[in-house]
Amino acid sequence: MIVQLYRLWPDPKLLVRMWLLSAILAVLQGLLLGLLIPILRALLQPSPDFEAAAPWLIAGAAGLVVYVVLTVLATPIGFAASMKLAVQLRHHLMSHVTTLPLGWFTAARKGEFVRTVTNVTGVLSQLTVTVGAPAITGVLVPATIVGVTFMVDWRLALVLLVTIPVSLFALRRSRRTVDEVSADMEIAANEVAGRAIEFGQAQPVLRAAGHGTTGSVRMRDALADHRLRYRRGLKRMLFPDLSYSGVVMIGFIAAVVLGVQLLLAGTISMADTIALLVLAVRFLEPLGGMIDHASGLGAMDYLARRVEAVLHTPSLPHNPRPVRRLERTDIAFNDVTFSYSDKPVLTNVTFECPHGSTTALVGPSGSGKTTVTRLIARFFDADAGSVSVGGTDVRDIDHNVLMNDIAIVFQEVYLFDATIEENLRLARPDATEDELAEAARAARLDEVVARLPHGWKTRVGEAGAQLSGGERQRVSIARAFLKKARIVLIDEAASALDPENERAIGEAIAGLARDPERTVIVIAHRPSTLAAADRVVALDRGEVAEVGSPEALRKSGGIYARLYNQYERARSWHIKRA
Ligand SMILES: Nc1ncnc2c1ncn2[C@@H]1O[C@H](COP(=O)(O)OP(=O)(O)OP(=O)(O)O)[C@@H](O)[C@H]1O
Repeated sequence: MIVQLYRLWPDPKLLVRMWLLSAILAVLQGLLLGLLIPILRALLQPSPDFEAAAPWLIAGAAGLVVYVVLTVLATPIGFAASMKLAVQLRHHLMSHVTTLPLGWFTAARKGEFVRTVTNVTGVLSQLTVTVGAPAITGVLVPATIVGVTFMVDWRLALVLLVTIPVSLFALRRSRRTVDEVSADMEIAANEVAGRAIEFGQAQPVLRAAGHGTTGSVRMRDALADHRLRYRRGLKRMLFPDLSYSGVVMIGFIAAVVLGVQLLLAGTISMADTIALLVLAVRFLEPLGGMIDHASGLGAMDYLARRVEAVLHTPSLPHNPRPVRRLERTDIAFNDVTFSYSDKPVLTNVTFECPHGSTTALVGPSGSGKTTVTRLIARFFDADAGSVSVGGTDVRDIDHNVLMNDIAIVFQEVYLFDATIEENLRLARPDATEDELAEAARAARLDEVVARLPHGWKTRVGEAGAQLSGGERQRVSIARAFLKKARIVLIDEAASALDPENERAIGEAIAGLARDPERTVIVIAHRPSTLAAADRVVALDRGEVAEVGSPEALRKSGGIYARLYNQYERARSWHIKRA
């Protein structure tokens, strides 16, 4: 468990310091108890020898002061450490997930990840201190007492020594049972929760059927099952708990019986017997108390495994000596094949987008257009073939360099619940006011800001709900301008926007494309965007069907021409309706 936790933290110094403090306290406690031996030997005789006891008494008093001070300090130190440990672990998790392929972020994993980052890391860090410290005490105090006992009588020490591994073995068994029972109870609890939600949602139907108050059969069954598993769990836990306590108690009784025998045989003195009895009691206490921490230790193990599951997910492979500078930003797909899990999406895709050009990606829904842009931004890696930027395989480019050069304008733009300025600054936190204004002007975002009640300081609401889809896309385009990204990947809105947004976004995209140093790939749905592109790549069922200039492809009467006419018809229909 110690090794498991040590490996979770990227910089486990704080963790080690915490454990070291607990270990020092435990050993100190054992040694202080050990001082009883010379003290009692000096004092428990017909004429007590105070002179001989004095140095031990002084050492004991000094040790006690240190012990009390450290114990008082340990609580606030432990509290602060558990907060810091949680922050460190959260950062570690966050930085790891940024290196994972986007395919990892399924809906279920996103939920689990949120719970791991918030709740799991917090509880685990807290337990590392609140259960970790007593667990260390529970082992090290008895171990130190065994060491001290060896100095008096090796036979007694041996009895105590054997008790430690046997009891820890029993504790391990008890923990395993607790884990199994907890898992069983969690299944039952989840079932009850699920049925309760269903029961709530099904109220209208149940009432209509006259079962509104009696409840559904499924709910009753779930509750009965929960009760059954709970009772069964309690029964299962009883024996391992008793066996652990039994082992500790047998060890204690054996030590007492042996101590009395040694006293009667005259092998050890009365003073030593009394001291050893006190030591045996103190040996028993922390070791016996470990059972109270069994569930805490089990929880730590379970939570640590949940954090490990995220941290052990392999990152996208990276080149140890990546390219850190891109001279050009031409993009090339060379015989690229790609599948999402087992679903083939792109097959032998080959095309080029010259530096500074604008390429329109077209194709029926599901043909793989978005996937092409994801491979450029390295959200995923190609299964075969290569995607290169500036003549270098994206796998060999430093991830930050690649991301600094790329801006992505998604169809559905996600904004943070912050001001519009903060959302824009995400692209470049140190941008000046002038740069912000210039980017906003270029993306026609300035008109939106002028209309907002608090201008730049207007909060956009959760996920940007205060803005329309077109306005959110303008924020995203402004980010691309502000970032001065040399590669811009745009997924143009497929659904019709209002005329004002449509015109503004069209002009903004044209503005992005005008820069001769910028390479733009746009998944285009508007005829004017298609017509303005330098070249078109048409995909069909994951393969490149056509490549050429917009005029040439329109004349050839293929996929592009068909889609162009379709978009034209949809647009004129929309305009007529408007
Ligand atoms: N994360 C994913 N996991 C599994 N399959 C996916 C994933 N993303 C896309 N797909 C599937 O891959 C295929 C290509 O999707 P892609 O989004 O690249 O197509 P598209 O041409 O952009 O479609 P659209 O125009 O409808 O957005 C589709 O069948 C889609 O269902």
